[in-house]
Amino acid sequence: MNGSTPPRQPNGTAKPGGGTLPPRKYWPWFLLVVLVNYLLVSYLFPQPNAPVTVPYTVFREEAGKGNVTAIYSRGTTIEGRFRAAVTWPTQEEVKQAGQQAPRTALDRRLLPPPRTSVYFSTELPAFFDRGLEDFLIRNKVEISAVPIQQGGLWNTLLLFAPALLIIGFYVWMYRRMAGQGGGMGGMFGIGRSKAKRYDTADAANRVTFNDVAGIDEAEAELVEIVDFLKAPDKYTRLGGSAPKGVLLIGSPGTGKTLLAKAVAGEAGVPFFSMSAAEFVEMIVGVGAARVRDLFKQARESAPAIIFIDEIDAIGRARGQMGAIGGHSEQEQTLQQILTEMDGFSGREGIIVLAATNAPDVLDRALLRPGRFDRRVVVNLPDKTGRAAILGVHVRKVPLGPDVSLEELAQATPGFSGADLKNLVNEAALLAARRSENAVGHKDFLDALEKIVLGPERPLLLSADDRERIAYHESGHAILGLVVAGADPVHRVSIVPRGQALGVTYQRPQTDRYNYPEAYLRARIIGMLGGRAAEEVVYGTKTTGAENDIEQATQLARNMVTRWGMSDALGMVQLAPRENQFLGGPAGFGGEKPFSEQTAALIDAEVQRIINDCHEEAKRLLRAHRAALDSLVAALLRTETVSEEEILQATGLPPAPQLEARPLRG
Ligand SMILES: Nc1ncnc2c1ncn2[C@@H]1O[C@H](COP(=O)(O)OP(=O)(O)OP(=O)(O)O)[C@@H](O)[C@H]1O
Ligand SMILES: [Zn+2]
Repeated sequence: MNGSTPPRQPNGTAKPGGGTLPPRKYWPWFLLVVLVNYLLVSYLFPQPNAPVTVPYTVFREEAGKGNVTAIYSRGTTIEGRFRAAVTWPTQEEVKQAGQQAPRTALDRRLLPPPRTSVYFSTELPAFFDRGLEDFLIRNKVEISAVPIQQGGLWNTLLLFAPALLIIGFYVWMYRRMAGQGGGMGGMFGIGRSKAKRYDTADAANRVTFNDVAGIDEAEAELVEIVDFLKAPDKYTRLGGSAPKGVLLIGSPGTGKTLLAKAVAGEAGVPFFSMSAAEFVEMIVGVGAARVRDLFKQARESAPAIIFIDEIDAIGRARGQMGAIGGHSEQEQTLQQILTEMDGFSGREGIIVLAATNAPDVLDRALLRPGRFDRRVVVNLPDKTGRAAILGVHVRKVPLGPDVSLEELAQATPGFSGADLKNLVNEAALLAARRSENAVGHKDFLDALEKIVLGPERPLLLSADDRERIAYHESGHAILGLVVAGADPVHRVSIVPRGQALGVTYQRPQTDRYNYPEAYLRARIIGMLGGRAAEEVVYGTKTTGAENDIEQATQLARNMVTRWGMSDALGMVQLAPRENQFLGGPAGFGGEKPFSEQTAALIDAEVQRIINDCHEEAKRLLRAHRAALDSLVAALLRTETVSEEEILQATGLPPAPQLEARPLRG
């Protein structure tokens, strides 16, 4: 295990937009209740006036007897009324059918259960009965132009009334249980937006730019929006049109929601927030209705901010949306947003802020002028930014005198604002558990370790296993000292944590934005150092290197396919770039844009890099065997060793950093 890059933590903080029940999961229950009720009621109260379906011959026979008073025909179906109620099938017929002993199940099903009614319906035979009209007139059958009333509306209502009553009762019960304003907003509030409204007037939940740190560029771009909301006339006086939509683009947890709230807070206008995922419902049209309602609410309290989180959930380019359900629903919802945004003039003082971390999948229509034509990128904070964000979050936390926010900022490359908030929280909890009066530096370091590496895990290990793990981790650590350009080693531990049996914690001295090839090789060599040490010392292999192998392979593959670092393949893009805001490959979408030979060459080059680094790792560890052994001894003694202890135990200086020097000659 080699912990050189802290993995990004999922945003662990509660989203300001969240908190309502997802109504979607109630729909199947709702439908089930309606269905059960319907069946129950129609069984308990059979409709007295439901028509009996009779064969055409029976109908003619009855008409001949003068028992038919009126008919109404629709297509090949005739509906009508008998003078005296008729039962069909008759008892003789049922008996006959029984005697004939049905040969198949199908035969038996031909006869429906007997019914009696004055209303009937029948099907005209495919061959046209020419004399029918004359025949009916002769038998004084009234041929009606309108459907024969069968108790009509009342009948239907009678059938549904008990069901409605029962449903009404359920709703009432549900509302009582859910309490005020809770739950699904009532069965009848489906089309209403469940936007959360924050009134920025009361100081308690007012967020200002004071609460936002470390993302100054994004903040600066939004100052203008605040100005506009404060005094719209100033901008529109000369006929200029105000901004309508701003798209906030950035990785999860970078503070997009926070920024939007701060804009509202600074301007002192209400803030309506909704997650795009909440717009999308099973039933087509509901999303659009919610959008309409959201904009209506905002318009009523303009000037106001509307914030739509995760807009990519509905704003995906049309045609790109999955074929599975919800397709046209998304389209309609998106269309409604566009319509609403086109509808308001910009004078009304409503500004729509939307957040996304996948800007490249958005529908073009969203980005056209007059819609989300402004884009503000919210980057992960740099070291200074991280220190500032920590500063915001420690405001209410009593700090020990030894805490250095600078140092913590340095130790947390890749952390988002939300991650940093989480770090402060974890440290405070830890200090409280340790019954301290202030949060000290050690609390922060331990919290960081827990976040990055997972909590400690009690595990009973044999002495042999412990020694092997110590050699594995020391292998990583020694190479972190002797390979030029390797990240400094801060801590080595053989306390099992999370998935790992041991940990070597390395981290770069500064934030890196551009990686030299030599640095990448140094990292691969370090990653392979665990296995290399086991081989050098024991001559055998274990499964303990799985994670290392995975990381090293990934890095080597990127060198070959994305960064043009293989002479055999040259500067050809052979893998897509990562989604900048989410990490992970964006995908070429199916077909690989290269041949089988190239694929084979890529594999060969990746193998070459790994094998070279592996050999180098083994060579270096053999050369520094004494240092390796003494670090292992120190580890077995104390389980965790700090940077100074490592340098002391090994007698080695920290690895020289890579310098950029022009080539000579
Ligand atoms: N730049 C920052 N300054 C101060 N606090 C921050 C910053 N960025 C994030 N935070 C903290 O993290 C919390 C979560 O951030 P927020 O929800 O705004 O991120 P987001 O970018 O909207 O995330 P997501 O994409 O997951 O919705 C905020 O409430 C805030 O406390
Ligand atoms: Zn390892």
